[in-house]
Amino acid sequence: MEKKIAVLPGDGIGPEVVQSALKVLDQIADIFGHRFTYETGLIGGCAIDETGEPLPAETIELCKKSDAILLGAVGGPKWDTLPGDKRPEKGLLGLRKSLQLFANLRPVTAFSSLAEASTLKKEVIEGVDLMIVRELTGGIYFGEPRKRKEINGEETAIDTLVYSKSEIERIIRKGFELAELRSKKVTSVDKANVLESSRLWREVANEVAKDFPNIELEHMLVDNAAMQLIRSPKSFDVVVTENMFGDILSDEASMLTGSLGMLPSASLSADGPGLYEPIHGTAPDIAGKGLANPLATIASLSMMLKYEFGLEKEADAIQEAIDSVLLQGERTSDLAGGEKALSTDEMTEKVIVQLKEKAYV
Ligand SMILES: NC(=O)C1=CN([C@@H]2O[C@H](COP(=O)(O)OP(=O)(O)OC[C@H]3O[C@@H](n4cnc5c(N)ncnc54)[C@H](O)[C@@H]3O)[C@@H](O)[C@H]2O)C=CC1
Ligand SMILES: CC(C)CC(=O)C(=O)O
Ligand SMILES: [Mg+2]
Repeated sequence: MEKKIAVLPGDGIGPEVVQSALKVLDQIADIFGHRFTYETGLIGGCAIDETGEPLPAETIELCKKSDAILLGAVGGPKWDTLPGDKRPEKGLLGLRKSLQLFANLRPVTAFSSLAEASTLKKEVIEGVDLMIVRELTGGIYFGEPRKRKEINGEETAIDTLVYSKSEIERIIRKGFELAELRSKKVTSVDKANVLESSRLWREVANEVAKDFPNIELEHMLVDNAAMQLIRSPKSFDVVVTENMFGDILSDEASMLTGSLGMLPSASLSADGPGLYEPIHGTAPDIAGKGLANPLATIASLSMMLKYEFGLEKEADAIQEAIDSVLLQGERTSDLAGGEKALSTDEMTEKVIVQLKEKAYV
């Protein structure tokens, strides 16, 4: 198979983990006889530095003409004082919107070998296997108006939370479709006791559920969901929720696996190329030190191979290599490796060695 991948490393640890992932992808290409070509684009802070814009038009063009997109992360202290519209994060939000990447899949799978790396009890996290399905192109991250305004003589900030019925319907449907292939349970998370948008969300979820009679639908308020994710994470299968709730709950859920550096994601549209990225940010505290855990980005590639190219065997090979490396006790410092912690490059090399060792046919 021959595929063209747009590579957007971004800022901070973004370029470090993306470089790792591409080494792994090269190995997959070698083993399975594929050809993946890469073209790099600018997004985020590095794009601002070079072009003055967080999302240059060429980057959008590059993504549109590619078969898939691999992204690191954007942002950092250097750009934190810029106005909202000019910030690096606006680049990523703009890309999600312009490619209509409305469905963000964030799988949370506990590795038994990492039970000790989590701050939670082993018996609570062992066997966790859930999927957060986060709406990615609506909600308070995009609603208008968003501005500063003087009200009653006082500086006031306004953000707006908007959802249309069709936006809700397509993401809820995605959640149900994924649940069909999993344990047949959907937890729809909202704040319907307070927010009008959540009341519409709940109505639509009930409507869509009628098309999936074999799937259990439960509604949960987001504050309770935050607690239940820690109390009994195994009670969840598919969690479908709006943009900001999903953003927050997925960082929380990452600790079920032991580290934020473990969670991959796929952002999908109805037709065009999908975007694959770790859920973490640019980690300015460790950027440039070779300490970043590359596994979330490497696992995002596995999602790309599966969801974008239908290469199940290749996707599984990456997952198995990650499993094996962790079983061998290899750890980056975020996974409590202490003195024995591996660097980003060393961890990448371990994954590659595992891929080479298995005889895939
Ligand atoms: N998708 C994206 O591009 C995202 C970008 N950001 C941006 O990243 C910047 C930093 O944000 P933070 O709130 O600090 O979140 P962050 O996710 O960058 O880091 C949070 C903590 O997790 C650690 N961490 C994250 N990824 C890691 C990895 N792969 N290996 C080891 N440790 C890792 C960091 O060292 C830090 O202690 C901000 O500018 C933010 O806007 C944040 C989240 C997502
Ligand atoms: C725009 C991003 C910085 C938002 C975020 O934290 C995420 O997508 O996980
Ligand atoms: Mg986030």
